[in-house]
Amino acid sequence: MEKIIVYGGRKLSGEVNISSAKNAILPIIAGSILCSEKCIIKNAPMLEDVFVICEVLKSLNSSIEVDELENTINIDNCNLKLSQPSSELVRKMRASFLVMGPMVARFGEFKIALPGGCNIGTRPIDLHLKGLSALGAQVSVGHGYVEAKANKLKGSNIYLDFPSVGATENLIMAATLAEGETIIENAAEEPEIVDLANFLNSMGANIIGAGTDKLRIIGVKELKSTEYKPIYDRIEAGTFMVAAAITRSKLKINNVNEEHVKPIIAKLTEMNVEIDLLGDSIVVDGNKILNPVDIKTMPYPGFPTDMQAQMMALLSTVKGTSIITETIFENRFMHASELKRMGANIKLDGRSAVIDGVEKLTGAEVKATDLRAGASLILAGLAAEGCTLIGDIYHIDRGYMNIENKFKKIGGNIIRI
Ligand SMILES: CC(=O)N[C@H]1[C@@H](OP(=O)(O)OP(=O)(O)OC[C@H]2O[C@@H](n3ccc(=O)[nH]c3=O)[C@H](O)[C@@H]2O)O[C@H](CO)[C@@H](O)[C@@H]1O
Ligand SMILES: C=C(OP(=O)(O)O)C(=O)O
Repeated sequence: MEKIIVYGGRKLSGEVNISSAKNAILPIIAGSILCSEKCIIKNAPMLEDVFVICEVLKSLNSSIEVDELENTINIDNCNLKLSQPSSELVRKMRASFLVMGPMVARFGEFKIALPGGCNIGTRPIDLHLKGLSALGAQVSVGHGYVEAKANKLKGSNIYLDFPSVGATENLIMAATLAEGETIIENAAEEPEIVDLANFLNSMGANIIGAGTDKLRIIGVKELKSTEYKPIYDRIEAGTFMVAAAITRSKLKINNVNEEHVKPIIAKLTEMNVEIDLLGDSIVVDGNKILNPVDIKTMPYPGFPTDMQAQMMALLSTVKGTSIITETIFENRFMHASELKRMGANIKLDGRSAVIDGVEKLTGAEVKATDLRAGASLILAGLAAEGCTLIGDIYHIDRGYMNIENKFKKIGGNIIRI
């Protein structure tokens, strides 16, 4: 089993380039199912999750070539077949379930293993299923599988009880080839939803309103081939912004869309981190006396839950008391006990974490309990005195491309063993 070792206590400096977004490319690859022609995805991040979704499509007879040197994925779904991806593969990643909407839209039926929960929460799929039923599918769940059948999906009005990112994506894709018009209200507004809509529209879909809470999708008969470059990863950008702050260093972070990281900029600025915007780059200077802050995670444009763990690591190093409230996932504080091994002073009370900043963190042997928890431990390790040994780093590889090399280039003493 690979591990990451971080020797902490060094300042970082220089520039880092952000990759394309995991959470954008996964639904985009699933969305390619709607098209029987070729799709080329440029600047694709080479991540474990990307390889898994490609395997899911291959198991449906998609012809996919991943060019790791050129960061390009060539997808040809002209011979796609109605088949069932192995449950082992599907369970590896929540986002596998995103193939459900496009498969039903294209083949009129599909059966797939339940994606299962994961350690940040139970993560049900009821909103995806209610939406598919509203589009005319007969949905049944049993013995660990979900099956949806519809001769032809029909446009409908859908109101989501919660602006779920995945449900919004699945339903956009299902509605794209449905007959007539679909309205999705209380839709998720995340930048990755806009990117999926732009990708599908580039193939001839008719999706209006992405990025707002009301989407209008006018079904089309078929989609044409496209070449597409997904948006940059706002969570990877946020992680490096926090890296500058936690090591009290100055970093230039390239490939950042300011609009997408506004809630992170707002919180770091409130903490007294200095942030300068330079077009597609952002300069973050954390070499200041930082203030504690309170954070509440919310759907976009609120503060992203995917940045909560990294902020907890940072706040652990800031004198005073900060409170983090996690409103999206009911079990997303597992990094707290790992950070505590490094000397952090964190008390959990239901959905809130009270963090009292300590003078210094110290290196320890810890485990990545999920993807962003793993990132928070690398950040804490960079700031800590001594050596931090991080296990279960496969979680980190799901969503960060070349993480140790990116940190090495900016002066981080971090190795993979
Ligand atoms: C691949 C991807 O893009 N993952 C992101 C996506 O996950 P994902 O799409 O799974 O997140 P959702 O927005 O769907 O989930 C948010 C909340 O809604 C609940 N829920 C969701 C669907 C449903 O049918 N029923 C239900 O109750 C979930 O349990 C959770 O408590 O958005 C999350 C919230 O921004 C991010 O943390 C994930 O990084
Ligand atoms: C929770 C995350 O991803 P996923 O939804 O794929 O588990 C994440 O990217 O932080």
